Amino acid sequence: METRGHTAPGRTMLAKIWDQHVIARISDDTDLLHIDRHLLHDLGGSRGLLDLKSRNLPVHNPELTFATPDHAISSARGRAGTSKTGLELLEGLRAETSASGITMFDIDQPGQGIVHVIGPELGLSLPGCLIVCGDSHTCTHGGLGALAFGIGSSELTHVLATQALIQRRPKTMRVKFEGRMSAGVTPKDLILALIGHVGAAGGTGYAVEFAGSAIRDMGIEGRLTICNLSIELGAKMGMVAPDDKTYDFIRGRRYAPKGAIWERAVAAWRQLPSDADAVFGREVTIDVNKIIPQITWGISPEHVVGVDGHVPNPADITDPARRTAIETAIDYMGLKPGAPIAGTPVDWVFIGSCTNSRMSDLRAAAAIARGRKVAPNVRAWVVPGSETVKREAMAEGLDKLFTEAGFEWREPGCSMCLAANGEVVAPGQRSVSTSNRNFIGRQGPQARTHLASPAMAAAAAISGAIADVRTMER
Ligand SMILES: CC(C)[C@H](C(=O)O)[C@@H](O)C(=O)O
Ligand code: SF4
Repeated sequence: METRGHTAPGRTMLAKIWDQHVIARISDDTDLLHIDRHLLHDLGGSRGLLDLKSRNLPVHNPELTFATPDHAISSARGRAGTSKTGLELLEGLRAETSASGITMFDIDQPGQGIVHVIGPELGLSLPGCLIVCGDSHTCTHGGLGALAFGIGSSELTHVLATQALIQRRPKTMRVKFEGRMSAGVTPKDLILALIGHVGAAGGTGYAVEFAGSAIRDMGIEGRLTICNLSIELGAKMGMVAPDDKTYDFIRGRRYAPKGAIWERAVAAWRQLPSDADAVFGREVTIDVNKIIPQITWGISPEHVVGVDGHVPNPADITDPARRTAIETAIDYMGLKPGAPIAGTPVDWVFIGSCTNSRMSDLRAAAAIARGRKVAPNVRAWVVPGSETVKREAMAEGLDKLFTEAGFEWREPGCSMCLAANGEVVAPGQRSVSTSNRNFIGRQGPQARTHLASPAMAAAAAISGAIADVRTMER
């Protein structure tokens, strides 16, 4: 069916979703956009609501706003250990959401969890939806074909007051992952390999569309993992075209459209994928067949190697600025230049975060942990991404499997991903973490973080050192 004149260029998914949300054109590249969903977490949510209250303004669309505590609550049983600030933020979120008529998914309720885990889980995150949250990893929701991005605290208040936001239209970039993932390779390895290839600023200024055969073959949870790290390549937005897998994933979820509206929604969603002749500002193609399990060695997600790789040797680097940066990273991480990364002893393993705390992640880690024991020198935590993930995992017996192997099974939240409530890696200690940031001090002052997939993290916990998961698969 030809619906465009032959000279009109094809449109990207970004352009289609964007244009559907324009309330007013501000300038050539800047628009006022309508926000379909606003998600609030405990760190920014109550502050934004209090800010609004102090200005005597009501929440414009409480029915489009949803809240949950995740960042500031302890992951210990009964939430024991939540700091005074954490408790204040929690109380604030409860009081202010209730006063404004905003739905809040509270502790111990199905629906509570890391904000980027619960949106997809509840059917709040839908294709073609414009979703914002005061959190940089809001790009995660793009895995369902949503246009989703993080906003700052003043923007958050603005959205509460108006349900609209002024945004500059980003440039477009397409990353095609072509080929098949080999044994031991997961979506996390694909996105880490991409960041290693284009750098942590490779996507700056772009909205990235992830495409190619490996993305089409991938389940929705994997797509969410890939989109989650868009911000770690500098892109505020990451997205995957919705397809039948997307609709199967969404169908029947609590807030998903139902009945006749469901059919109409799917028909509309089928129009969203980029046209075959759409032109992107930047194109990158990654050969997935060549990717092996990845592990970061440094203090940026771009400091990444295959598990058979080595810590770089600054002596080999001619550019002085790069050499100094690499030296700083090696020094912080306490590694030897040129040493193989595998075999590096670890003290901590953290399986969790909005990157890798869904059922498929826990199952992948459990497949490695089953019948084995965490090494005596290692402390290992599993923190499910949400109350629903926790219950589902327990119904499958994963909590037992992990605890029998010597892992600690915790309550859902951000936990050690950002080191709140004393859930920290001690100074100088080394962790393998399934989260998305390995910045200096991210998991605690002087803590050393290696990012990897859940399977690689489980392999490190069992081995007591960074290990090649491919040697441990059964
Ligand atoms: C606390 C929040 C604002 C922050 C973010 O924006 O990403 C956090 O979630 C993180 O991962 O560092
Ligand atoms: S799990 Fe980590 S990255 Fe995700 S929202 Fe929480 S703190 Fe941020």
